[in-house]
Amino acid sequence: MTKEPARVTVTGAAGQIGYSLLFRIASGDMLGKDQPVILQLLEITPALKALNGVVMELRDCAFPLLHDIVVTDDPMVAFKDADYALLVGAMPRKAGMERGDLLSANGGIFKPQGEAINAVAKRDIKVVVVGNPANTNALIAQQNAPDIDPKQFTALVRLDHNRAISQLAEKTGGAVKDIKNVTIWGNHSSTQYPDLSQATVNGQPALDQVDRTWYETEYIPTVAKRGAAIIEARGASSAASAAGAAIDHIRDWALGTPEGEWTSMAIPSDGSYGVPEGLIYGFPVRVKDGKYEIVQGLDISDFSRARMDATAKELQEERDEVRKLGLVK
Ligand SMILES: NC(=O)c1ccc[n+]([C@@H]2O[C@H](COP(=O)([O-])OP(=O)(O)OC[C@H]3O[C@@H](n4cnc5c(N)ncnc54)[C@H](O)[C@@H]3O)[C@@H](O)[C@H]2O)c1
Ligand SMILES: O=C(O)C[C@H](O)C(=O)O
Repeated sequence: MTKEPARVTVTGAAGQIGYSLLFRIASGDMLGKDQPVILQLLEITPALKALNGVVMELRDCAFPLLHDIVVTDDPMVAFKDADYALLVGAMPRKAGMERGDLLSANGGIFKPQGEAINAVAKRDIKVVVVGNPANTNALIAQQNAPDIDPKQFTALVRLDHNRAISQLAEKTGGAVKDIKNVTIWGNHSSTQYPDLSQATVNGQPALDQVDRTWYETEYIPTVAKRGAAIIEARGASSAASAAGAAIDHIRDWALGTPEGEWTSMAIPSDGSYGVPEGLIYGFPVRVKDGKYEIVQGLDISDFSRARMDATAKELQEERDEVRKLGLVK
């Protein structure tokens, strides 16, 4: 029997991540090859012309799963009955901008989007925020959608997770598919903590296969600063890999993590591992039947503790800033 189409909202749809993301959603990479989709695309008014060009290309692909496309500059139309939302559109940092300026500019985007989700989206909508600063933007949207379960608002650390796997594969000569249980703790920023203490390569502990000094002084900063390295090399921030990670995030949330494995998602902290409650913080999670759960009972060394606390502190500072701006409680 043919499934009912899922409504997928994508904001910032005419941007560079959008250009990679939309085609993969429409081809079934995100929700499965048996799940029709309706794309509900939100842009600012001046970008609608460019977005219409992308829509022409989407139609030209003749994707069998692409049931319909809605193009709008009105969040109340874009989020109507949405089952999934990928919030990509955001104000990028410009020269001379302080973090506070960026948070304030993004508040102007994520507060009305949270309100629109609250007003018109499906009550069990799954939201992932990609636009930076992703964790705190997710907090702003969540806090402005009081009638939706706060757990439905998440942020993307999957790109960091994927980077952590590929850097380890390159170092050990292992295959990506043989690397399991890497964790990204905390913020999608350079304070994130890519943790290999539970990771395995071919079933053997990863940290037995690499030099500790390399792990601490090269691996962790390389993963944490990979976004900046890509901007430096490409002259633009990561796009195809960011879109791929957003697809991975929603796919695993919707369809489940593989048996015995976990992934990393930034989700509202319930206080697990001493992370202050309410912060949108990267955790190791397993997903079953569309619901994620934090992997519990992992040993946390002093080395890990210090890094987990540092990234939590940065998120608390960001939360304090947006509180001062009246964007969250
Ligand atoms: N979390 C991650 O892992 C990760 C990785 C890469 C990039 N990013 C972030 O993703 C965001 C998008 O990146 P990009 O390269 O696609 O940027 P981009 O500038 O190419 O595209 C952003 C689009 O958002 C649109 N937009 C702005 N305000 C909007 C609003 N209120 N409603 C709807 N659309 C709006 C713009 O018109 C633009 O088309 C940036 O904030 C970037 O820093 C996050
Ligand atoms: O846009 C950025 O600042 C970098 C991006 O978040 C990335 O991790 O590639």
